[in-house]
Amino acid sequence: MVKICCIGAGYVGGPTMAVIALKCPHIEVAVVDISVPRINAWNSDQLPIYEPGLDEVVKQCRGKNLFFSTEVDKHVREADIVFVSVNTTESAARMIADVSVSDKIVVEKSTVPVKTAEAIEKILTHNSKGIKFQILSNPEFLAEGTAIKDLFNPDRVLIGGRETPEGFKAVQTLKEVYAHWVPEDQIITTNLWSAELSKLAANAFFAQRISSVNAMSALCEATGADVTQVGSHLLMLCRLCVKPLAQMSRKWAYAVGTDSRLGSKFLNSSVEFGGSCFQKDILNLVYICECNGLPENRFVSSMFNTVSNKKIAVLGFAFKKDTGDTRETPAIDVCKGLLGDRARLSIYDPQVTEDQIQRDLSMNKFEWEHPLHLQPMSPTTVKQVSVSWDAYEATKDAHGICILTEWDEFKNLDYKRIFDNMQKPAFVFDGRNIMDFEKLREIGFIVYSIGEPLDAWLKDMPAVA
Ligand SMILES: NC(=O)c1ccc[n+]([C@@H]2O[C@H](COP(=O)([O-])OP(=O)(O)OC[C@H]3O[C@@H](n4cnc5c(N)ncnc54)[C@H](O)[C@@H]3O)[C@@H](O)[C@H]2O)c1
Ligand SMILES: O=c1ccn([C@@H]2O[C@H](COP(=O)(O)OP(=O)(O)O[C@H]3O[C@H](CO)[C@@H](O)[C@H](O)[C@H]3O)[C@@H](O)[C@H]2O)c(=O)[nH]1
Repeated sequence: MVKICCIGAGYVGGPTMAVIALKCPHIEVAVVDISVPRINAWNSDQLPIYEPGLDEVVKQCRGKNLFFSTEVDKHVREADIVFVSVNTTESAARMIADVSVSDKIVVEKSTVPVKTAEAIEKILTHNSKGIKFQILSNPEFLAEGTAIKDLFNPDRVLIGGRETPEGFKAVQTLKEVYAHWVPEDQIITTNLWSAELSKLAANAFFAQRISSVNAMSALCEATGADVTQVGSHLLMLCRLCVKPLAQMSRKWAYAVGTDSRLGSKFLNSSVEFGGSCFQKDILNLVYICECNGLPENRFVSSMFNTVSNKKIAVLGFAFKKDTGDTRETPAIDVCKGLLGDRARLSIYDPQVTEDQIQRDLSMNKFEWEHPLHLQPMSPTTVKQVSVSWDAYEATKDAHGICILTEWDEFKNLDYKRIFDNMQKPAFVFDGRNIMDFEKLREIGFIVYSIGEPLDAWLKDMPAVA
């Protein structure tokens, strides 16, 4: 029986190995971690991470061909293929070299700087005691919240290896694992560096697209651009003008998103882009942004004259829906900004615990990068935070609601009931653009929604103009 061991039982290691175990019943999969509580949770009914569909997959295989363990050395030693899915790749490589007594394929699953595989290879071969290691790069493209769906139906699986007979053989061995459920033409094989770089490049492209969308939303809010009158998104970029009245970001995002060049096309590199449009139009956009004096932090604090001692209900704390993960969540910055302005926060997220929220709001990470009002506050200020397990409780007596994660359940709350129990005027800041803002306005809310026309009430406020 082929044995796989995965070092790291986190958001990637856990779900990925559970799916491999499900799809390959003849392979024994051990997921190991140095964190005892994490492994205990994987072996319990309360898994350490929330992912739709994960419980079912784990239940089907755990104890049969899927095992979670803290016996790191033992499982690494016994494995034919070792996946590394931690943020500390180098120390994992040293450990593999230390404990191994037989040849192994070592698969770099983590997202790493390009040429990390080479570093791992050096560590392994210099400590190999005659054992042969083949290093593969197999970056993971799953997104949190849809991990199981992404793993069942990946757009592609990428495997990079050394271009030597042994390297090709190792690539083939890993390919055969995925081929149990992924069509062969979707398993792309490359050299090591291409695989590593492709992962970073993909994320850079996604991030760039979101940044563009975000910047465009700000511009739509400020200008009132009428995107419905524009035929295609390039035309829109050319003609975007300062007009009142609008139907904004949802429509233009759709217009842009349906351009097939944003899929697999339009990704050829060249010396530089040329022609008469791109540079001019981008400069045009920069100019319009500058003319409109778009504020850096256009969200939340600027909407009230003051939030001092006001209760703000924060709905959603995770970095996106369907996950409990809060790493780098924008909610941390928004909440710290509000706390810096002396607001009282009442936070509700269906999957994030009070402990996690308090930890996130008191940590010092990146403090040097933040403007003063976003810097970590004293413990007294963190006491200004309460965590509810119910959206109605969180919003009771609040002056405003900030929607910071796009959880589906937030769309279906009884907003009339919420409005009746809030202070007036009652504000909603929809940071995810998920709400029907017209309906909320009919109820009586003053609404700020990312990328949508400003509420008449907000237009005259100096901070936004
Ligand atoms: N989270 C995602 O959606 C995602 C998607 C694709 C790729 N990645 C990449 O995958 C890697 C892992 O990410 P993650 O989100 O699963 O991280 P994570 O923090 O959830 O999990 C890492 C786990 O590794 C364990 N660990 C660390 N050092 C160890 C060691 N020496 N031995 C045994 N266990 C050890 C930690 O205790 C932790 O449980 C990262 O490089 C990340 O960039 C993440
Ligand atoms: O149209 C969008 C899509 C995403 N986001 C935000 O972007 C962030 C990242 O979202 P997403 O990419 O869906 O989740 P991740 O789990 O971070 O997944 C990304 O990062 C992973 C780790 O590298 C990769 O494996 C995935 O392919 C890549 O999508 C989140 O804050 C989202 O709310 C937007 O604001 N607008």
